[in-house]
Amino acid sequence: MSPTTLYLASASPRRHELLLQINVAHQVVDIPAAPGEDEPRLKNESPLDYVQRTARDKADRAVKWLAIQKPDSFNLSAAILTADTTVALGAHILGKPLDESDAKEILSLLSGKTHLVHTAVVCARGEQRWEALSTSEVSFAQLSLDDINAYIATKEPFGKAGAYGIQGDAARFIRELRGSYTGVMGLPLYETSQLLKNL
Ligand SMILES: Cc1cn([C@H]2C[C@H](O)[C@@H](COP(=O)(O)OP(=O)(O)OP(=O)(O)O)O2)c(=O)[nH]c1=O
Repeated sequence: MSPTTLYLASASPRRHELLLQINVAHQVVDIPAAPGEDEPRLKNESPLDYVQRTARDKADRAVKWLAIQKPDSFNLSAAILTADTTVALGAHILGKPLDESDAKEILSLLSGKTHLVHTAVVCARGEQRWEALSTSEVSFAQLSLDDINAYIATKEPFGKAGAYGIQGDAARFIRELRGSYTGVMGLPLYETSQLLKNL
């Protein structure tokens, strides 16, 4: 069997499915979470700076982690792919909902408005980094309280930035998308394949 040449350092099942969609051979690795708050935002950091820094931090962590693994369990010269997806309403970042009331608040904020979804992708090999960025504009229809409650009851908002998944039931809320569908879902396939081509 040929050794793995690409690791996907991500807990997101969507990213794995998307890479499979374009037939990119890879192995998913589970990097232990950083201690403390999950992906904290720095003071005055814009959503764009935040998403890029977070994707880079994930890559740095993954490279460090791979370097301390047993050489016979991992191919230490393989590349590592990481990504971060951030939903931004103006200067506000709408992260993953903490609970149902948080999901309700986030979805009420998105209702009837247009927001941006940024996904930053980083490919790392040792000290080298290759980066890509995808930004999409998503316009939500006006949502009723019943729409929001019914959507939360599906449990789909949890574990997703902005408390929705374009690939699921929330598709019915999306009036217009300008940009990359796969970017909103967590891994922009056009940009990612260009990045991998340059490796
Ligand atoms: C907006 C949107 C986000 N998402 C998901 C993609 C990401 O999994 C998640 C954003 O969180 P991320 O922090 O980007 O990723 P993650 O924590 O799930 O995984 P990892 O850091 O280990 O790679 O939101 C969708 O699945 N559909 C959508 O429409």
